[in-house]
Amino acid sequence: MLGNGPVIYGLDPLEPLPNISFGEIIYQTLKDKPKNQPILINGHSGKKITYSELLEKSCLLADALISYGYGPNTVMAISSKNSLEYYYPLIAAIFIGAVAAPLNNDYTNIELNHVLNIFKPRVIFCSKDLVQKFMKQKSEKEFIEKIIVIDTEESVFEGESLKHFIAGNVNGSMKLTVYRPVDIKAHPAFLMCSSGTTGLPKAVMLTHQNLNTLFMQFKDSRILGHDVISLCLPPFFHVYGLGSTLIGMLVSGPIVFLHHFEGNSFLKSIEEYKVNRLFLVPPLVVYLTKCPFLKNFDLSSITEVICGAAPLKESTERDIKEKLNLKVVRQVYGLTETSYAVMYSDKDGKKWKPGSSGRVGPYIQFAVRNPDTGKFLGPNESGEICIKGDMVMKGYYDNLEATENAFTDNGWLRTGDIGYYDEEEYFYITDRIKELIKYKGFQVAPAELEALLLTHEDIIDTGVIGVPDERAGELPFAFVVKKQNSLLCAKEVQSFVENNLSHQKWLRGGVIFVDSIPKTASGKILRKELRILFQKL
Ligand SMILES: Nc1ncnc2c1ncn2[C@@H]1O[C@H](COP(=O)(O)OP(=O)(O)OP(=O)(O)O)[C@@H](O)[C@H]1O
Ligand SMILES: O=C(O)[C@H]1CSC(c2nc3ccc(O)cc3s2)=N1
Ligand SMILES: [Mg+2]
Repeated sequence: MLGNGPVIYGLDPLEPLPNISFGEIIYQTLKDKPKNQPILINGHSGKKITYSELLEKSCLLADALISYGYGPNTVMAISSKNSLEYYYPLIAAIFIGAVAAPLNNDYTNIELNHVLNIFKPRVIFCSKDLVQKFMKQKSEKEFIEKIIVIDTEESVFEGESLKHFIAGNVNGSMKLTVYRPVDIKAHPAFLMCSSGTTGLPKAVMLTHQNLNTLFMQFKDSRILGHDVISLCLPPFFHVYGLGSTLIGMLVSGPIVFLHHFEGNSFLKSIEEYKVNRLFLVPPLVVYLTKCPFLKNFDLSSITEVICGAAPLKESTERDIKEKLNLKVVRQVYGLTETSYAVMYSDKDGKKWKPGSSGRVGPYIQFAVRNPDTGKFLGPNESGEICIKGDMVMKGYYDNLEATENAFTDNGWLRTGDIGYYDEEEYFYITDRIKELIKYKGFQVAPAELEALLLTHEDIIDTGVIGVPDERAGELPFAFVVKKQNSLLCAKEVQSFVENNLSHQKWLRGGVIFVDSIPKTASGKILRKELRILFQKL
């Protein structure tokens, strides 16, 4: 049936959105916190900063930036692994109405060149290990005026230290007035890069209103509890890491962070800081379910595991829940284009639906749309997930064409993800539209095939793509990682699918055994790389 389904509204907001800038929200919130309470803790080194340090240093830096003539709309890039100093330049930029652009510290020169040419930052804040990389970029790009090093008191090559920069403020310390834009719905606060799973990263523009809304979602106690200690592994340059830490610090409580995954620091930090909430990605949840050392650590403080960025298998969800004796494992779903997660599984776990990424959050609307006819669909009908609301980006930075393509005529963001909702408005994300295999007239979801293959006892991992075929259009093809010493052959894998799924989903393209499946660190299968691998066969 092709219905004309409804718009699914998020929970009724408890409060209206504030009509001040995001900078004012940060300022007011930090000012009212207990001064000497630690707010950000480096889980590797144990070093900490307090609420008052965060506010004072950010204000001093904001003052200094103004004295050098930077202000509203100046783009400032920030690049460093997760660190205690990360938020000084970021908050300072927001305070003065400038635009903060966090950049992936692992970008190759090609990716860096691509995003720098889009953002054209005048100032770059970076960690000392990245100074030389940015000096090279500065020598090629006129728009870069200054490189400031955030994690040392000495200057490094041409990179001036943060301390030196602040001390050079010719006006002395002024009394900072936090910038309030005329239109918080229009004024950008952040330029964020999408993960680049499907191509080069996209430059997403997030406004003060977008961030204010995220703040209000975190404040809504139906969505997230307060006064908790959280541990965050996702990188601060991505919306997931940024939102979890920046908004988490303001609303939830202290954040322990790590800048790379290492089992011992991870488990030790949970025990030492009595962490209640973990912000994770699927590979880390899998690690916890399989880790033989869990019993050596006291992890009883954990009450909540939040997992986003990529699909979490139902079996993993069950395993971790059991292993850590949790009421709930919370899948969250969102995009860089929606500022953070916009859909959350229930907080109390009373209605735990494995495999679901939950219900729509406040201030947000969802619809499932037939991408061909544009019709909105009803419960249990699959289509493109479309999102509207106060957390949806204004557009891609300096790219009207891409922005127009991203929205429907009625202003709905087309996520490119396929999914459906059940009668109780719980959503299930099944795949990405671009990754669907077109076999004859049928659409085959690689994720469905992968989920089945993973149930085979000899298969450790797998990735499925469509390979070109003259007659059928595309044929499903599987890359398979098998258990060591397994005698599994391609034919057996094909028969396994044939015995379990309808004929259009059969692996007619073939099966090949590989050592590993290329993935992002968050667990997204890089099908663009599988396609390249296939071409080389
Ligand atoms: N809980 C989840 N379950 C399944 N998929 C998820 C979940 N959360 C996020 N995703 C996936 O992540 C995407 C958003 O990720 P992000 O904005 O970081 O970049 P990307 O879409 O992976 O990369 P790019 O747009 O640059 O190709 C979503 O569109 C969705 O495909
Ligand atoms: O790929 C993404 O969409 C983003 C969202 S969060 C994320 C990562 N999170 C972690 C956490 C630990 C780690 O070792 C690597 C990553 S990448 N990547
Ligand atoms: Mg995307």
